[in-house]
Amino acid sequence: MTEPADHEPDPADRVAPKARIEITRRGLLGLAGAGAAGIVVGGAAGAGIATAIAGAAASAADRSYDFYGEHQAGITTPVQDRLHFASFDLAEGATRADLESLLADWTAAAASLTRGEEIGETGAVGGSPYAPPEDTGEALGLGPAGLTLTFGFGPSLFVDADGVDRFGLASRKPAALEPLPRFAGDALIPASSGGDLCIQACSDDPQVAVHAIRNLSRIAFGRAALRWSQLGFGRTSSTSVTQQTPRNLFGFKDGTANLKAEEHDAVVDNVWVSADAGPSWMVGGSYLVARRIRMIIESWDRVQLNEQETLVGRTKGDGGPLSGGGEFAAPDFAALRPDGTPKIDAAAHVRLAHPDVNGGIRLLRRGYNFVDGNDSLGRLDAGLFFLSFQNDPERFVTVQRSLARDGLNEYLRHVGSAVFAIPPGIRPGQSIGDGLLN
Ligand SMILES: C=CC1=C(C)c2cc3[nH]c(cc4nc(cc5[nH]c(cc1n2)c(C)c5CCC(=O)O)C(CCC(=O)O)=C4C)c(C)c3C=C
Ligand SMILES: [Fe+2]
Repeated sequence: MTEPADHEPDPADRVAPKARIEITRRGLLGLAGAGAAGIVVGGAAGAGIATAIAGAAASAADRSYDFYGEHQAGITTPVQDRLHFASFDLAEGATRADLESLLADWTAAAASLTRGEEIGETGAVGGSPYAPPEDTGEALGLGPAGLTLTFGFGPSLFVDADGVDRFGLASRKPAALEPLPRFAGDALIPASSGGDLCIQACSDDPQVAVHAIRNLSRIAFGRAALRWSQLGFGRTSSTSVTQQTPRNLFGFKDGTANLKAEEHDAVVDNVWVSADAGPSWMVGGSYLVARRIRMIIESWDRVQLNEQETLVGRTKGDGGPLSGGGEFAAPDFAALRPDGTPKIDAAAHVRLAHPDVNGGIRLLRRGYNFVDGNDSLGRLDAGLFFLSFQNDPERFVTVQRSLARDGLNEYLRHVGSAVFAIPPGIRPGQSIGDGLLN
């Protein structure tokens, strides 16, 4: 794997693989002071043309990812800086027709939003002055900002908690889509767990991600309502070798050994549902596990540096394994200190999460830091909103069970949990629910 150099520019300032530079109508108005149709051009050439047209370099605000494709965007596309994740429940009494129309409406809106366009026929300010605008307007002028919208279906969409097949979908439920088992130490809050549907909105601009979820929730009115949602700032992983490794709220580099988009064969083996596994409507899709993990950072902050490093199994500075070498060196779990103890502790997080002790399993992690105010004891309600994509949720279960002995657990509390089937991508003219519903 290529090691990104320390001096490389921030990922937000460069064109990521598969990204395209899109100058929207609004963008052109802002840059050049003239109206024009949207221009979509690709890669480095696109950046050059944008510069020539507007006399300005294409910025991160102009970056967009195709909503359409073989796989949904927001999985292997380079992880953005900000998150708004939303879990929805269908309204009581909602019908299958409601579900179909909702997914069709969400698809149309998502295609516009990811292009940086306003939603609806008249957008934020083009409609009747006597009617509420179709688009809420807070993303006007912000561009697509790398927005991806990734849709998923929870187990309860197929069979609810009472065993009722509300939408005639029970026979379509993937065998792998079961609620996650209870893990040792779980302190789950039901109201922040589960859900019939999910939308993962990621962007390099927090207001763009929030605008997307706000407007998609608004579209759902009467058919589905928010069950819980989570904002995230600061990604805790990299999904491309072009990205620098970020840090989590324990202060450690996180995402070093993550599955990267460039590892094509490993992504095929670990992330996408294969034709053998099925069901057919899920081929090319994946499964998303979400865990809201509270980090007891006030206790962590009283732990001495060498103990913190022992618990993680990597150095806090450059993120190299305690067995030696730089950030991307392979950990040597057999390496011993002169006193005969392992250089990477038996309870170190990286040892217990490593593919060597988990049957070769690799997860594609895409989590975010969060701070949601404070609790009644004056402690920050902070942590890591863990998101991982894998071709079978059982893979997450295997790794999470291995982490039962993780020394970090003393400083962690899993308070939210959900699993969703992420269908494959679609082509223009299709709706995100087509494979499942037709
Ligand atoms: C069940 C899966 C995992 C959970 C839950 C999880 C929580 C969690 N992790 C950190 C911090 C780090 N994790 C690191 C590596 C790492 N973590 C997992 C899985 C889960 N982590 C995996 C599969 C790996 C990669 C292991 C490997 O192949 O070497 C690291 C090291 C840097 C890195 O490689 O990413 C850190 C640091 C926290 C703080 C946390 C819960 C809040
Ligand atoms: Fe981890």
